Amino acid sequence: MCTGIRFVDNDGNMYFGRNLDWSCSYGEQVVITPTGYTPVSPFNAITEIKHAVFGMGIVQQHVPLYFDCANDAGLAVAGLNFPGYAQYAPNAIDGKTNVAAYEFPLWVTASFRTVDEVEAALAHVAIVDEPINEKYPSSLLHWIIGDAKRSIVVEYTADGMQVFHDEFDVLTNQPGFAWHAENLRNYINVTPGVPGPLSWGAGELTAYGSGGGMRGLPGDYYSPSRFVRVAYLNAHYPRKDTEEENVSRLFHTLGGVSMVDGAARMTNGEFELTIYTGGVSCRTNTYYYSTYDDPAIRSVSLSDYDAQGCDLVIV
Ligand SMILES: C[C@H](CCC(=O)NCCS(=O)(=O)O)[C@H]1CC[C@H]2[C@@H]3[C@H](O)C[C@@H]4C[C@H](O)CC[C@]4(C)[C@H]3C[C@H](O)[C@]12C
Repeated sequence: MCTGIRFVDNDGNMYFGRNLDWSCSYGEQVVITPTGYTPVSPFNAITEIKHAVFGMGIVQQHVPLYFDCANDAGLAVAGLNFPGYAQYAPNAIDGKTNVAAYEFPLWVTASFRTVDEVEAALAHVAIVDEPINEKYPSSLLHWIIGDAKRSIVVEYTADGMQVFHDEFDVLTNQPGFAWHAENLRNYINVTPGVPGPLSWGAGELTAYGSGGGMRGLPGDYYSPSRFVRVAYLNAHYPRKDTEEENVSRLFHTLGGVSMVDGAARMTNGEFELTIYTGGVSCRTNTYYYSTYDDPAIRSVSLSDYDAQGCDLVIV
C-alpha cells in the first residue's frame, strides 16, 4: 500500500510526501529533469519542460518515470496503486490531450504551476495505456496533486476522468477517493482530547492517560484504515514554522502509516513494507527521503544542480 500527504507551514509553504509500500524496490533514485531537457512524449502531451522537476523515480529509454515529484513552482504529485478501479483509454482519443499513464507525473509538474491550472487542463485529458517498454506495462494508479493552496485526487476509471477536491490532503489505495472521504464519517467520535471522568451508575471512570479519545482509530495497514489514520494525523498536527519542524512532521505523520516487515502479505505471498518515505519542501525545493534499510533522512536540493541544463540528473 502507499500513502500520500500534503500540508503547509505557518508561512503557507507546501510540504508533500508519500510512503512507497511494496515488496521490492525498482532501483528508484532522485531524478532531476531540468528545463533544457527535450521530452520524449508518445502523443506529444509534453512538448517542453516549463518547470524543473525533481523527485523519486527511474529512467527508461532516457525518460524519467516518476513515482512522486515536484517542480520549482511548488506543485507536486504522487502516484498510488489503484488496481481494480483504474482503467485507462486503450488508445489515444482524437481531440484530447493524450497523456501516457507513465508520464502523468512529469506532464503535471513540467507543464503547470498550480492545482487550479492542472484541474482546468484535466478537462481535456485522456490517460492512455501506452507502456514505456515491454518490461514495464502501465501501472494502475490514482494520483494526489498538491500546491500551497489545496490538493486534488485524479482517478481515471471506466467512467473516464474524475477529479476530487481533497480537503483532507491525504490519499491511500483502493477503493476510490469518494468512498474514503465518506468513510471518515464513521470516525467522527475520534478526538485528541482526554475523555471523562464520568459516571456509569455509581462507578466513576477515568482515562488511563492520553490517547483515550483516539480509541476506535484503526491501527492496521489496510488501505481504508490507513486513510482514516493518516487523515486524523494530518488534520490534528499543529502548524509549524521551520523547515526542520515541517520535515519532522512529514516523516512522523508518514511513520504513523508506514508498513513493518512481516505484518502484511501481498497476494503474491511476499510481505509488503515501506520501501521508502519521500517528500518535498516547496519552501526550499528540497527532496527528503529515507529507506526501509537506511532510516536516516537524506536530502537533495534543486539549487545544488543545474535546473536549466539539458541532461537528466540521477542523484
Ligand atoms: C508499486 C507502486 C505503488 C505502491 C502502492 O501503491 N502499493 C499498494 C499495494 S496494493 O496494491 O494496494 O496492495 C507504484 C507507484 C509508482 C509506480 C511506478 C511509476 O508509475 C513509474 C513506472 C511506470 C511504468 O508503467 C511501470 C513501472 C513504474 C516504475 C511504476 C512501478 C510501480 O507500479 C510503482 C512504483
